[in-house]
Amino acid sequence: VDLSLEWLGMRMASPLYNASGVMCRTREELDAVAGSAAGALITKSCTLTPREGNPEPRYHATALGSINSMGLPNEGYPYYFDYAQQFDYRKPLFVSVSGMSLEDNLFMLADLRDRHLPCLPEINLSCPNLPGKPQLAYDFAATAEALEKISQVYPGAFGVKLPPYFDPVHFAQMAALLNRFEGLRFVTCINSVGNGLLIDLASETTLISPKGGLGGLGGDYVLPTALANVREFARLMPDKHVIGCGGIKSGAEAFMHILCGATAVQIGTCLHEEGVGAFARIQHELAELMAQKGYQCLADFRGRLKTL
Ligand SMILES: O=C(O)c1[nH]c(=O)[nH]c(=O)c1I
Repeated sequence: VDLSLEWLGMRMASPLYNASGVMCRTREELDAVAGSAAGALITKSCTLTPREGNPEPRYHATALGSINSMGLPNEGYPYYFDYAQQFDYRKPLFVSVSGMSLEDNLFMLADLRDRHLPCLPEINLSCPNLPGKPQLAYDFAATAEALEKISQVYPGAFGVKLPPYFDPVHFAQMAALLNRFEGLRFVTCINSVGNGLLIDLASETTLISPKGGLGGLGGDYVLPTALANVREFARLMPDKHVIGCGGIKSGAEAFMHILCGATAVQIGTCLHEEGVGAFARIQHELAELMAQKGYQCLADFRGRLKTL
């Protein structure tokens, strides 16, 4: 069974890598992912200047997944761009960019452009945890304006991290918008399902502190929504790649995301809870499943979901 893939001029030995935000804030964490069975790695979303993030507790895992309101804690963009400068590129590296404003995003992307590095930016349009700031990608006009300006500043291939959508009209509107930008070569679906609320029954208290306990959901909670977003955007944007993210904890969910059309897949909550050993385990399970089904490679089943 062959798990390798090539896309946008990059070769990956495995379709699995980390979701931005998990196991990627420090160079030690990034090196751990780089040294694991992961096929690629991506950095924590970065801002112009370092950020502490939201008050703790700001992450909590349950039997069904996770809730987080980290608040974009990161070391500031030079830290990650410097990491990308010294990286050996034995596997692809992506840098996640999530400026506090369009100007910040343009400033960081111009810096990245001028470094002429092999890494690709994944522009985060969907952080749900900045108090008072809505997720940009739920404002279609603002998203169009941002992508216009980004395309003017950044000539290379880039991708965007999208929030989940829940309505076919929105899938169609967003796909039509994104299809206008040739430099936009991939979308990562989905970011956490924003502003959920989990409660500790015994203490009758929220599980996390920020925003009265509201946070982005990951894990089993979001698999159906993630699969729907991957399938819809893969169908509506046949010339772009869709990276699947959301609810992957075994070979089965990785297989489902690829069946829906994902080129590669990102692991968030499961990686946070299990550690980098999750990559080898999930990869083995995926290979087993493919062998059982008689598939030799990912292209044998990618995007081949059947409907009734
Ligand atoms: O709270 C965060 O740092 C965070 N958390 C998420 O679940 N998604 C994001 O894009 C971000 I920037």
